[in-house]
Amino acid sequence: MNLISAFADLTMTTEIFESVDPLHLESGEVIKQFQIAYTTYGQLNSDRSNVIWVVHALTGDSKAAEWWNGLIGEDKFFDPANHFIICANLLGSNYGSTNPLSINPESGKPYYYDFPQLTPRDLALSLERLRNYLQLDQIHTLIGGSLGGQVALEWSVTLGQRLKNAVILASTAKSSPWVIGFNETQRMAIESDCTWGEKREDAGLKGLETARAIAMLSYRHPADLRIKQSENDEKLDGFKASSYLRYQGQKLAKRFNALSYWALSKAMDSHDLGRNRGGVEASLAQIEARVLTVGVNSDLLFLPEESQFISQKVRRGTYKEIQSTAGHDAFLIEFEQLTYILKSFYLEN
Ligand SMILES: CC(=O)SCCNC(=O)CCNC(=O)[C@H](O)C(C)(C)COP(=O)(O)OP(=O)(O)OC[C@H]1O[C@@H](n2cnc3c(N)ncnc32)[C@H](O)[C@@H]1OP(=O)(O)O
Ligand SMILES: N[C@@H](CCO)C(=O)O
Repeated sequence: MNLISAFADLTMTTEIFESVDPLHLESGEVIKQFQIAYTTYGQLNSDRSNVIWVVHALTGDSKAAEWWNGLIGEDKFFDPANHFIICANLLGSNYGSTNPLSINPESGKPYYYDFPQLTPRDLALSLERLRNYLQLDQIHTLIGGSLGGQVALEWSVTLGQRLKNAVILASTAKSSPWVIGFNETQRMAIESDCTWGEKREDAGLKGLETARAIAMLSYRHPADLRIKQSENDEKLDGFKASSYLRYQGQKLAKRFNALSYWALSKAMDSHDLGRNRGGVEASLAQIEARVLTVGVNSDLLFLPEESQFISQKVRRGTYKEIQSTAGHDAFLIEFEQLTYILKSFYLEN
C-alpha cells in the first residue's frame, strides 16, 4: 500500500510486513505469524547509513511525522531529505499490527482475551524481524520515549554494532512499582466496565475512558493543570479539570481499544532490561551504541533519575533534561528543546 502524504514534499509510505516465522515470546508462548504496519519517510542513501528508527509510545502509531511533527519533516531535525525514517506500529497495538482483535490463525476467530502476554523484549524481537526483512544492516539512530524507550533500550542490547546511537526519552531500564501501580489502576478501571470479558471489539471501552483519565494525571504535572485548567469563576461544580479529563478519556476511546491498551500496559509493567541477563547494570553495560537519555524535570511517571541512571551505566552515555511544566508527555510536546538537545548530542559525539 503506498500512500501519498498530506505533507507536500514528504513522501510517506505505509506498508504491512507479514512474518510467517513463529515469534517465541518471553512468556514461553508462541505467536505463529504476525503482521507489522510500518511507515517510512525519505530514501535510503547509497551506503544505507541514514536510517532513523522511531519507536512510538503506548497509544502511538507508525505515522511518526504526524505525532512528532516538530521533530520529523521538512527542515525539521529528522528531515526526510537527508534521512530514511521508519516507524513501526508495535505488536499488540491497533494501528495495523497484529493485536488482540486480530484473527488467531489457530482458532480462526479474534484473539480477544487469549492474546499472549508481550514484553518490550518481545516487541524489540518483532522489530528485529522487520529490520532483517528490510535488510537495514545499520541503524544510525534508534529513538523512542516511554514504552517506546523501553523497547528501544531492549533492542539496543541485541543490536550491538548495528546501532550507532540510541536516544531514550522519559523512560527507564526497569518499570518501577509506581509505574506498575498506575497501570494497575487503569486496568482496574477497564475491568469495572461490565462489557469487559465479552468477546466484542468495544469491550471495556467505557473503562478505557477512565483508564486514560487516570493515565493523564501521570502524564501531566500539577503545574500544567494549574496553568491550563484553573477556574476564573467561583463555582461549586463543572470544573475545567473534570471536563478536561473526561474529554481526554473519550478522545482515546474513539481511536483505541481496551484489549490493546491492556496488552501494552502489561508489556510496560514487565519491562526489566536485566531479566535473565545478570541484572540491569550488566545489561546496560552490554550496549555498544552511544546512548542519549532525556529526562523531563516535571515527569511524575518515569523520574529523571531513571534516565540519568541509564546514561551512567551504559558505556557511552549522555544525559540531558527537558525543562517543562508539561510533565511526562513533554517528550511529545517540547520540540524546540528536543531539537537543541539532539543537535548538541550529535555535535559532542
Ligand atoms: C490517530 C491518532 O491520533 S494516532 C496517534 C496519535 N497519538 C499519539 O501518538 C500518542 C501520543 N500523543 C499524545 O499523547 C498527545 O497527543 C500529546 C501528549 C502529544 C498532546 O496531547 P493533547 O491532548 O493534544 O494536549 P492537551 O493535554 O493540552 O489537551 C488538549 C485537548 O484537550 C482539550 N481540552 C483542554 N481543556 C479542556 C477542558 N477544560 N475541557 C474539555 N476539553 C479540554 C483541548 O480542546 C484539546 O482538544 P483536541 O485534542 O481535540 O484539540
Ligand atoms: N501520551 C503517550 C503515553 C505516555 O508516554 C501516549 O498516549 O502514547
